[in-house]
Amino acid sequence: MLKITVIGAGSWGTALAVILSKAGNQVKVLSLTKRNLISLRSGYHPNFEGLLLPKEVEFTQSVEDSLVNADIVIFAVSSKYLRPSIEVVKPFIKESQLLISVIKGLEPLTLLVPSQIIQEAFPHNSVAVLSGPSHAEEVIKGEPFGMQLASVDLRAVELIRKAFNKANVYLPATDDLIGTQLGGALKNIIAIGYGIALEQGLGTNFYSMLVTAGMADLRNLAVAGGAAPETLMGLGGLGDLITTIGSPYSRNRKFGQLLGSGISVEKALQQVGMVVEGVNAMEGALELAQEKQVSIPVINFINNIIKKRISPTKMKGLVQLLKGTY
Ligand SMILES: NC(=O)C1=CN([C@@H]2O[C@H](COP(=O)(O)OP(=O)(O)OC[C@H]3O[C@@H](n4cnc5c(N)ncnc54)[C@H](O)[C@@H]3O)[C@@H](O)[C@H]2O)C=CC1
Ligand SMILES: O=C(CO)COP(=O)(O)O
Repeated sequence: MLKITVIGAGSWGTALAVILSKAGNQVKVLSLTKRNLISLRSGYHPNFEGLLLPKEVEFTQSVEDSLVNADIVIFAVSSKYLRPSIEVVKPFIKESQLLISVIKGLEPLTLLVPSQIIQEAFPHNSVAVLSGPSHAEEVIKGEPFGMQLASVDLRAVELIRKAFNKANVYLPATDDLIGTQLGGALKNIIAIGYGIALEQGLGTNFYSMLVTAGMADLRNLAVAGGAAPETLMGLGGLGDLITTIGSPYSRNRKFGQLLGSGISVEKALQQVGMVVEGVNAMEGALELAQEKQVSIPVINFINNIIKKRISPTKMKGLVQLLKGTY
């Protein structure tokens, strides 16, 4: 039995904690916000209505207590709060602990992905990544799924597979941490575009064109940022894009749909009520494209809609724009 601490009691941190606990591990969840611990401890999470959390998962706000005996520490906060969370936990992390990021983000200005930010803060720890098609709402119910496991440390790969051994999850491994995370961050932007198109009632032919051209942006940009092309065809890239555009649970797709219905960015974010990482990743994506001189017409188009330079009702104008890239 492994001792695992999940930092972040949002949807994803909680869902991972539940399946890891059911898989036979001792799991603690460290909540760094003013979440209602009493409610969580009685089994209720606001993002999982009608579901009772197993009492074996321990929710705490005590940083030291949560980390002191952990073999594995999973960072599951939203990308914006990674650095502040690191500052809080830093005094209590030991070099022997395996650190995992499940965060999908690309930091503006530094253009670092979450594992790089964690590795910088903890240079002597082994840092791994889990990313891929994994909506928390399905995972928490024990439905089967797969994630890309990225690490350069074979012992870490073994330990993570051991932790998840009794869970219903397939974990292929790669040493491409950058590609896995760029795939996860950029697919969210394409899913926003998909949501806008969906709300505009455009046909399946248009959706396929949008997603294929969006995937080309994702691939070109991620490869320029250091990804291996084959990573982007795996669970961390194409696989995650498929689930995010296809799922009614996707916050990015939902945000796009709200934007497509004419609601402002602020109101759409408010209505989604959970993190929309595609919005957070946009600045980093634009900066990376600028730095590497990569053409990303679909991502630019989606950005122009978010920034109100193009009306969502003009989504079909993407065809004309793509014709200009011949
Ligand atoms: N929900 C899902 O199905 C999946 C989410 N992810 C990724 O996991 C990450 C977290 O997403 P969710 O849990 O879904 O988001 P959420 O919106 O449900 O929760 C937000 C998370 O950020 C943390 N947070 C918010 N404010 C904070 C603050 N001031 N200080 C420290 N932490 C703070 C919360 O504790 C919570 O862990 C994101 O990067 C997301 O892309 C990855 C795979 C699946
Ligand atoms: O990354 C996810 C599933 O793999 C979650 O996507 P959303 O953040 O769009 O809900």
